[in-house]
Amino acid sequence: MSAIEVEGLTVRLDGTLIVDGVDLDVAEGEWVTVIGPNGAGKSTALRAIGGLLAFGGTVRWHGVPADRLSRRERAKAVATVLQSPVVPPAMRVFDYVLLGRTPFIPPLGRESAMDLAAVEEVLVALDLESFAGRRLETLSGGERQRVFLARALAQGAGILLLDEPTSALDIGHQQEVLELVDRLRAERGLTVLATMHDLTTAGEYADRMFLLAAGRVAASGTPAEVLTEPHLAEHYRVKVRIIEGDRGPLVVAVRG
Ligand SMILES: Nc1ncnc2c1ncn2[C@@H]1O[C@H](COP(=O)(O)OP(=O)(O)OP(=O)(O)O)[C@@H](O)[C@H]1O
Repeated sequence: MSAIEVEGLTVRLDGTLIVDGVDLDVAEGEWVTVIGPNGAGKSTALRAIGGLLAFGGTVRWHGVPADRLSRRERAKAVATVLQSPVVPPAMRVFDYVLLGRTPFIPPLGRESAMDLAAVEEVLVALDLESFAGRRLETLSGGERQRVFLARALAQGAGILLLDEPTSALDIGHQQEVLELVDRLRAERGLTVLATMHDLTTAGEYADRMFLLAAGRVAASGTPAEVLTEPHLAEHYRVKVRIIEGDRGPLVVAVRG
């Protein structure tokens, strides 16, 4: 069964058509990555799929149309990590990650020992324990990006939507974060839909990819099928060389 089914997704922002009839599906436990040049509509499509933007077409999570679920049901089904989330001022890392547990806390109730344990667990997994008491605005960009992911993981949803989850991370933390998500996928059957710019890394982790260009799907398939010299030349206007790597195609931009 598909965890995510998207049919004819259309998004207009201030009257401009940004996402133009996208069909996409992600199987339970699958990792799908959307790539595409700047402005292609990747973030917009992801936000619509996450139920954070008004859209035309159909989005189903585990077979249920997204707009039929209550806020609480949505939060239990899907966790989204945006590129630049709005952060409450002066909030400490622990409390911010605890916000991920909001759907599990009864109205007017308090967090349980299980909620606190879930927060502790992700802080350890993401190498963030020593930051627990720090205010978010005092963290570096990469540290903050890991905190945003921590909040989404603490939410414990089965579907994880990640918009450029590693753009601010150094190469070590990049691998650490992606390996953690991949491990959770293997252990908990997490379904991942991500957008990424680093094409080699995108291809290493994705089962399938969608190449978006001007709001439409220009190519889809396995990383080897999507990451081809003609596709990248046409849509990124760049000359690349594709080298066969152990874990997928290595994409190298070449001059001229
Ligand atoms: N309110 C708006 N009105 C008109 N156009 C908008 C509006 N908001 C965003 N856009 C445009 O929508 C397009 C798609 O933006 P989006 O952020 O989805 O692209 P993206 O593929 O994620 O790009 P990037 O790789 O640069 O993050 C961009 O050209 C952007 O300028």
